[in-house]
Amino acid sequence: MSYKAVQKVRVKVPASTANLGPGFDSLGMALNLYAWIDMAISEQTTIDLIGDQMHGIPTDKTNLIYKVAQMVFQEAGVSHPELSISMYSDIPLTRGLGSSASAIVGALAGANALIGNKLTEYELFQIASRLEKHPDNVGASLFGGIVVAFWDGEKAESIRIEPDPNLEVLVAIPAFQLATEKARGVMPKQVAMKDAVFNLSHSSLLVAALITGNLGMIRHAMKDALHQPYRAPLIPGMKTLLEQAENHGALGVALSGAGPTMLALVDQRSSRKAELEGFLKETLAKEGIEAQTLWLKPSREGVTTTALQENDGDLQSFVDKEVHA
Ligand SMILES: Nc1ncnc2c1ncn2[C@@H]1O[C@H](COP(=O)(O)OP(=O)(O)O)[C@@H](O)[C@H]1O
Ligand SMILES: N[C@@H](CCOP(=O)(O)O)C(=O)O
Repeated sequence: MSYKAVQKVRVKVPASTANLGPGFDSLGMALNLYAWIDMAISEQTTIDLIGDQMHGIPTDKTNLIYKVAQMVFQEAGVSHPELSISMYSDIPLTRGLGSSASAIVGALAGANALIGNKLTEYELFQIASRLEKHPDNVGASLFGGIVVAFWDGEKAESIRIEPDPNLEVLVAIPAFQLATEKARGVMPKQVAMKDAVFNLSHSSLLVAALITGNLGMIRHAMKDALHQPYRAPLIPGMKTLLEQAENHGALGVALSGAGPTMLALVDQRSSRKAELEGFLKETLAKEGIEAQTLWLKPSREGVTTTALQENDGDLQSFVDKEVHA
């Protein structure tokens, strides 16, 4: 990490999948699907959103990235009210792949780089968890890999796990959006002790399986009684996928974050990948849901920043040359 203030910074931040089934609000995994943000201190604020993913995102000072950057400056005791911001993202909005967390983490890292990284990663994690109100997505986007974390309303703590090299991730992204707020709203305020114990034991077992590389245990561990049963009515086909995807080659299956994306963990050596992908797509199609499938890997790296020089190209040309190359 550089401690020298830079004029202009390019941030690369991964998407994330939260919960991994039983680890509600406590497990997250960074994915190799990315957003990029260019940020510079400027004379007048401009916000440029590149690509098709960003419909409806404001381009004035109400923009989340602008507001989060200002929080960093405030926390560090500096003032930079005008910023030039560009953003491009391959992370679909409001689908359960952590777009809001990636925007928050990207803005925190970018603004911090502009002021010579006055805040530590731990401090950024505190701000990010406070903003998201759960640490799973932001922890994964910040630190990369698999993150086990809590946020108790005041502070967040986490430990990063290195993902098993054979772990691959298949996501089925439905064509409709589901706001996290709405998917949290359908959950009960209180749960039965047996459901709490069910999740404690399954989540602990899942973490142990991920640490030890016991991929065969994932099918037993990746079960949830706290949030998926309540969210299933919001995603037609989800119940069938949860019950049957393991019979079609998945190591385990879960709702990605608050949905509607469905996620299957897969051993990359599996010979049944095409069968599994077909099963996910067909199950959702039977319910009238068009879904895009993507094969992803865990992103070992969390957010990264690169100082830009005067003559470096803008984000649009970077995206054209490097991202879509
Ligand atoms: N780059 C961005 N700039 C500003 N706001 C964003 C950005 N990315 C996401 N958001 C906000 O986050 C919302 C989606 O967050 P959420 O419902 O938690 O879904 P998810 O994080 O799973 O994509 C968007 O509707 C938008 O308000
Ligand atoms: N633990 C949260 C995760 C929300 O993730 P998102 O990617 O859907 O924002 C929850 O399950 O509500």
